Amino acid sequence: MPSTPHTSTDLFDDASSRLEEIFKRLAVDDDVRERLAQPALSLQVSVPVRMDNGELRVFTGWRVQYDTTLGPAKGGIRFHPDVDLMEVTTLSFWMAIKCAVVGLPYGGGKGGVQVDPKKLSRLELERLSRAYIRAIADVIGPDRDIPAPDVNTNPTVIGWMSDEYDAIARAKTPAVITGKPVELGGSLGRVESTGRGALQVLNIWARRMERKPEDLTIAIQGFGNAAYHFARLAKEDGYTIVALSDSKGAILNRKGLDPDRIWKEKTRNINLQELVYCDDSVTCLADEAEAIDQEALLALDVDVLVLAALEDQIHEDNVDDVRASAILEIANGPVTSKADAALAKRDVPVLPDVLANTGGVIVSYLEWIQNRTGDYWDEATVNERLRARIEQEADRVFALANEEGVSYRTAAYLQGMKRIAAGIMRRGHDHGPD
Ligand SMILES: NC(=O)C1=CN([C@@H]2O[C@H](COP(=O)(O)OP(=O)(O)OC[C@H]3O[C@@H](n4cnc5c(N)ncnc54)[C@H](O)[C@@H]3O)[C@@H](O)[C@H]2O)C=CC1
Ligand SMILES: O=C(O)CCC(=O)C(=O)O
Repeated sequence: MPSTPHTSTDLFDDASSRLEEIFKRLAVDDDVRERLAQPALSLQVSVPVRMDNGELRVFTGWRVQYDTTLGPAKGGIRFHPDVDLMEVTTLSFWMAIKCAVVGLPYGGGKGGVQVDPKKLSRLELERLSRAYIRAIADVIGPDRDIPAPDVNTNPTVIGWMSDEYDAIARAKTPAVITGKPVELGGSLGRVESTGRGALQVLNIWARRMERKPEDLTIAIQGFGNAAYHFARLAKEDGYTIVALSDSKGAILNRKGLDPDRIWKEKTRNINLQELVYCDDSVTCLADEAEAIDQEALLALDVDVLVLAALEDQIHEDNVDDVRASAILEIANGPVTSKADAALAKRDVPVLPDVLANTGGVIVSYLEWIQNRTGDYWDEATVNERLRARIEQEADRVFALANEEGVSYRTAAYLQGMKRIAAGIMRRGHDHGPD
């Protein structure tokens, strides 16, 4: 595993330090700084789960609503052994920025449970998912805080959570959570949306740079749900995916890998390197790909390095090794602010998380609208609405970056923070908690 030199407190400090430049450029009122200095609500809960062997285990979980000026809090739920309050807080802060960047009527929220879901049976995972929703039920709701998937929470998990909330509310309340299975009110296109949106941002950027997909090679860190759909669609558009990594290792083929074949094995819990060091039980890629180190993937000489795993992956200690000509952030916060500055010095553009990974939350918003109106759309309609919103907001960010002579990240933050700051000032001076 690559080293991650920061604690989650450093992660929050690093994330909020980026606001200083934005506040200065926008000359925001002190009220705005003060309001955004800490989350609006942080809830820690214990999540008791009866294990299959009869033992009771109590996990720790959180739900944080960072800011709800522009609407109810919105953001996913992460199941991961390393999640803690500061990580969830930072992720909820980024949600507030990203929803504002793409003009959604939402604030930012995030949730997490400190657990390794791979060590649970299916029934234990279901009990954990339901217990978590029971624990946070008082602070969520379709007009209050709307959770969604994140790392290790797929539509099945979200379906259990939705069902549990309905039992608590004694009413069908699909708009309380998004990313549901389609059969339970989920939107067509949600599963692919994060990857689809990220590819669209890359395509818009490539067009502006007058680069053709056929000429561009891509390496991807974190071959999970978001990355798979990105890779599949990018290959269809003509890009060459030369390398992939997961939490166990990485593989490389300079001529190009086939994301579909590889994903089929990944969904059977086969990790990437097992496809190269293989036996007869898997589709063997030994003749087509070589195993490489995960850190080596980050240092490959490719056109675009896609970061789709977790935060804090490119930092002070490894940024000088990066040889890609551009970086696309599908993960939240994969590049630290110091690494960002070093990349800017070398003119390596970063297509930032708060724009590049908004496809997921945009389609979550479309799901929420469908749940509230009862009018369900076909997949082409969902994809078209996603395309139109990303195009409009990404064009604005790219134009602002040119006008102001700033990085894409700074331009995106300016766009989002202008909207949040205007909302904070419009609310007046004397409001208590929402
Ligand atoms: N699911 C969604 O709708 C959205 C997800 N994101 C972000 O995208 C990222 C990925 O999310 P998902 O694809 O949903 O999660 P996922 O759990 O499906 O995929 C994560 C992948 O990263 C790999 N990974 C973990 N640590 C790694 C490491 N050190 N090196 C290489 N690979 C590593 C895992 O093995 C897994 O394949 C996360 O940062 C998430 O917050 C952002 C916006 C929306
Ligand atoms: O779909 C959503 O509401 C949020 C997804 C998410 O957690 C994210 O964008 O990081």
